[in-house]
Order: sequence, then structure tokens, then C-alpha cells
Amino acid sequence: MLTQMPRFVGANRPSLPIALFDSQQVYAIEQDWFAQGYSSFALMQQAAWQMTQYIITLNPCYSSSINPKKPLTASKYQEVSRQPRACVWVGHGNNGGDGWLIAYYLQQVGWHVQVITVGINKSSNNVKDDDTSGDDASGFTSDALRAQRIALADHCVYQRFEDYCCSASEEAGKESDDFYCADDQRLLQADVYIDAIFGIGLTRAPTGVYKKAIKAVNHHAKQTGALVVAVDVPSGLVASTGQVYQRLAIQADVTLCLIARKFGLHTKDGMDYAGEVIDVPLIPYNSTTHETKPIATLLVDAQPLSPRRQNSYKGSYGHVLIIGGNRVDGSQGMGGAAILSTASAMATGAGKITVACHQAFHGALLTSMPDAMTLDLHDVEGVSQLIEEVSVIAIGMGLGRDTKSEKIFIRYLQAIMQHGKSIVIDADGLYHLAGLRKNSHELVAQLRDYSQKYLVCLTPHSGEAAMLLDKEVDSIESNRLLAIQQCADAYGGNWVLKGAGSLVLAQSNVYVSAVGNAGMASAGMGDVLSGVIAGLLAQRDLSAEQRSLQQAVLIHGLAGDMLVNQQSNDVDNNTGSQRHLLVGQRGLQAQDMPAAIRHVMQLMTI
Ligand SMILES: NC(=O)C1=CN([C@@H]2O[C@H](COP(=O)(O)OP(=O)(O)OC[C@H]3O[C@@H](n4cnc5c(N)ncnc54)[C@H](OP(=O)(O)O)[C@@H]3O)[C@@H](O)[C@H]2O)[C@@H](O)CC1
Ligand SMILES: Nc1ncnc2c1ncn2[C@@H]1O[C@H](COP(=O)(O)OP(=O)(O)O)[C@@H](O)[C@H]1O
Repeated sequence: MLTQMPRFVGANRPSLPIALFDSQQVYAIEQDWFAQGYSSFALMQQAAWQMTQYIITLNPCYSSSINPKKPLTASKYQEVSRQPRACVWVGHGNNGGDGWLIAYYLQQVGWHVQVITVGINKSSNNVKDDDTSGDDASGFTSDALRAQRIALADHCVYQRFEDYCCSASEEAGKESDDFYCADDQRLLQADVYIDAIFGIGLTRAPTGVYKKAIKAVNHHAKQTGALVVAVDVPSGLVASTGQVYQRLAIQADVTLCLIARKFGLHTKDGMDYAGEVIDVPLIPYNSTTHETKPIATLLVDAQPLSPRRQNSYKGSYGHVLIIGGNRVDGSQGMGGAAILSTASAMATGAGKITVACHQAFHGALLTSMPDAMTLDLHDVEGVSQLIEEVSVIAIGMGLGRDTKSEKIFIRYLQAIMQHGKSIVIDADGLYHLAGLRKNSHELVAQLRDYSQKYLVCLTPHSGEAAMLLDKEVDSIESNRLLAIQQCADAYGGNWVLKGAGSLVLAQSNVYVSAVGNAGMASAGMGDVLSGVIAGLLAQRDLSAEQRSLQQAVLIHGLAGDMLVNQQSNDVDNNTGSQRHLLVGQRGLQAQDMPAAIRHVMQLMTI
């Protein structure tokens, strides 16, 4: 198996944005190509041939033989010089057709290959030579049939998973979903497992034999340490949404993505199952001339930042007002939320910061950040006046959900709109907004109108988005793209839907963040993000792109990645050599973020 690819900040990273598409769009691009007279089977052959080339180089034995940094040892040489082995799992659609042709090509170049068919009737095997008609009764497409026929004519060895699966169930004495039999002699102990069961055609949760086959591939690959390569999309993952039904999909090390990059590989579960994604483009695509436009853009790196002018002062970099950190009667309060936002806004380089939080937290705040100014959250007159002076306001982090908090939220939002200020709404601010919409409060419509002219950024996670849309969290999670669009329709403004592969909707464009990690799933990370957004927005010396919402999300994610990939310069006392200790995702704290954000800001400045 491949180890997780390290992520880097700056020059070494591939930095170009990548266009993302859903399954229907990929079908449309294919159809457009066929309408120009190109053959669908030729495309399948081309796809399989190109994927075969990748698989040959990805094969762990071959890779080590061509890696100049890893000279071959005698035992490794013997390993390399033996025949590589591939086990290709094929379904009945065109994805399976790709699999049959890959099996054929690998066998042609001397690999030992076994095909395992999943969900294919016995009658569909051994297809007659003259059978070039349309789709057959088993669901096989004509292209997949042709592919199968070519492989079988070359005496490709195949096994029906159902036969192998049935006997294993019999051995267990009962029908069970938990199929596997690690030492089954009929299954080739392969170097590479190739998953061609489902591609973009998956329409529902895999059940029965498909479910067992997916479990079996994952199990065998884990047992043997084989490399798992998914054809187009890991089977079980919905290419358009990134959803995996019941947490069951092929756990790929590498996904060879055909024709166009699928949206679902980069958000939600996609990131856990797709492994490294390699493009196999096949069809020329030009976004300016093609009718099919991408649904989103994958951003892998932040925009470089311009250096500051020597002749500048703190006023050149804006004034941020953080409104949050309340202490609702009897509770310990949420001062930390405002402190984290403030520290993060400062780390981006905002010129001045004032925090309107509960007085109980002023001492703590000033101890950790003597450079911030403070104001009592409940000093309605004072805060409203300050709103007029500042450049950006972030409101809601630890604001509280009681009626008193709701009142000040309404009051401050009105003041912000009265003075035409840029605003970031997060956490309890979103909670109040959802409540106001439920009660048909006029403020929601006013905010929507306001967002046509002024910058309004709203940053829910899925739970908050569910509240805002009055839906279940599952319904948000099953289609995050739709959810963020519905949020924008209902409230106006620019949005971040936070989580793995955070989505950003800004000026009607959708972006997916390729950075960030599961270590960031810890309390306070959202407060950090709202601080980064406000801090960047305040710095008017930066270009619109450099201080955009998507830029803030990327800087936040890059800082999180930097923390988990950093190496300490610890020295081993016995040997005197440097030990490289990786800081992992578990235990990453929001309070670690401001230092990393500062570092990312420095690395991004050209
Ligand atoms: N010539 C071309 O166009 C090229 C295509 N290419 C390749 O084709 C792939 C797309 O092929 P595809 O459209 O045949 O879909 P694919 O994913 O193979 O199979 C889906 C089949 O499974 C079924 N099904 C769905 N869900 C199910 C479930 N849970 N459990 C059971 N069955 C289920 C569904 O039928 P249904 O039952 O929904 O009617 C359908 O029959 C694409 O990813 C790429 O690899 C490339 O070669 C380039 C050239
Ligand atoms: N698995 C993950 N991958 C990438 N980013 C993540 C992941 N989990 C959380 N994050 C990021 O961390 C932040 C968490 O925000 P949020 O849930 O609002 O935290 P809190 O409410 O505790 O402040 C978001 O920006 C989110 O995108």
C-alpha cells in the first residue's frame, strides 16, 4: 500500500485549480465526443491502455526498481524479477469493461492476471464471437461485452465471485455479509488489486454480492498489503456527492480518474476512500467552449500574498471587531471562542483588533493578547458606535443562544447593515439567524438584500446548515453542494460549508478546499476560521483574490496541515542524531493554529 502523501505548503505543491464535475456532466462530455463521430469502444480501449501504463509504474515492485534513491537489494531484485500479479474485480457496467481490457493488456505485457466477476450471470461469460449487438439482459453494455470477449479470447483466467463467495458462506454454515476467506486458493495473491466493479454509474447502496465483494477486496488487500487501484471512482463512492453508503466502499490507494475530475472524490467520504487521484483525461475539454461547465473548482493552494509597503501604518491593514465570547447567567461561558478568533485574525496581519466580549473574559483576553482592545459585549451603545468605525465585523463565536444574546445579535446586525460593513457570521450568530428565518423575521430578507451590495460571509458546519435550512443533518451531508446553494438562496451572501473538503460558495462560484485534515475536527477550529476570514478581509492592501473567502479557507487548512506534518528538531541523546517526530492529527488544538497561520502567511508572501 502507498503511505499517505505528505502535503506541503508553497512551491512544491501542485498549485493549479482543478475543474470538478458530477457524473451526469461526465456522461454529457462523453456523449458530445461520441456525437462528433468517435467510437465509445475506442474510448474504452484508450482508457484501459492508459490506465495499464499507470498500473505498471504503480506496481510496488516496479516502482522500487526505478527509484534511484532506493538501490535494489538481492532479495528485492528477486522480487522485482518475478512476474507481477494483478487481480481485477469487474462489475457488469462499462467500468467493468475497463477492467476486462486492463486485464487483457496486463496479460499482454506479461503479468499474471486473474479476473473476478461480480454480479455477472454465468450466461454472460463466453460470449459468442459475432455478438456485437446492444446491451444484454444481464445489464452488460455492448462495450463491456466486447471488452470481456477480447480478454477471454486471450485466455484471461476468471472466477465468478458468486461461486467463490457461495462456497465460503457454506463453509461458514450460513449466509452472511461478512464475506472473506483469506487463504482461499482460488484467489490470486496479487501485488495489485484493481477495482472495476462500479464507476460513475453507481445509483444506490451496494447490497448482496456487491457488498460482499467490496468487503472482500478491502479485506484481502489489507491482509496482503497489495496496492489497490480504483478505475475512475472507488466502488461504493457516489461520484457526484462524495457519499459512501453505510461506510462501505473500496479503500483505494490510487484512483485513476477518467475524462474529468469527479466532485465526489474531494469532499465528504471521497477523501477517505479515493487515495491519490491521478487524471486520465482522454477527451480534450475546453471550459470556455464546451457546453458542460464544471460544478466546482478544487483549490489546492492559496494565492501568493503581496508584501506590505514600507510606507504604511496600522490603519493601512484594517480594524477587526470580534463580537462573541459571552457568559450566559450561571455558565462558565465561551470566552475562548472570541480569544481564538482574535488570535487568528491577528495572525493574518490585521492592523487593529477590538473584542466585544463578556467583561468576565477581558482579563484572560488581555493576558494572552495585550495587543487587542476590549469592550463589554453588553455595552450596546459602545459596540454600536464602534461598528461604525471598524472595517470588518465577525459575530457569533460563543455569543450564546439565550434570548438576551438573540437581542444583541439583532441589534448589532442592524447596526452593521446601517453602516455598510463587511461581516462574518458564525456559530451562535447562525443559530439566531436560523431562528429569525423560522419566525419570518424581516432581518433575514434585509440581510439577503444587503448581501447584494456588501460582503456577507456565513460559515456553518453541516449541523448549523441543517438548522439554517430546517432539515436533518443527513440530508445536508448526502448532498453538500445542494445544501450550500440552498443556504445562499435563502439568506444571500457568500458561504463556507465546513468539513472534510470544505465547500466555498462565493460570487456564485463553488470551490472545494483540498487542504485541511481530520486533526482539525476539534473544538474551536471554526472560531479560528472566522478570525482568519475577518483578518484577511480587513487588509485592503491585498487584492480581492488574496483576501477572498476561499483564500481564508485555504490558509486555515494549510495551517492545520502544517501542524500535523511538522517535524521537531529533537536530538537523540544516545546517538546525537536528529530525531524527526511527526506531530499527528490526534491532539491538534485550535490554540496551536495562530502560530501556524502566521507561518503560512509568511510562506505565501512573495
Ligand atoms: N464507453 C464509455 O462510455 C466509457 C465509459 N467509461 C467507464 O464507464 C464507467 C461508467 O459506466 P456505466 O455507466 O456502465 O456505469 P458503471 O459504474 O460501470 O456500472 C453501473 C451499473 O451498475 C448498476 N448499478 C448501479 N448501482 C448499483 C448497485 N448499488 N447495485 C447493483 N447495480 C448497480 C447500474 O444499472 P442500474 O441497475 O442502476 O440500472 C449500471 O448498469 C465509467 O466510470 C468509466 O469507468 C470509460 O471506459 C470511458 C469510456
Ligand atoms: N476532517 C476535516 N478535514 C478538513 N477540515 C476539517 C475537518 N474537520 C474539521 N475541519 C475544519 O475545522 C473547522 C471546524 O469548525 P467547527 O466545526 O465550526 O468547529 P468549532 O465549532 O468547534 O469552532 C472547519 O473549518 C472545518 O472545515
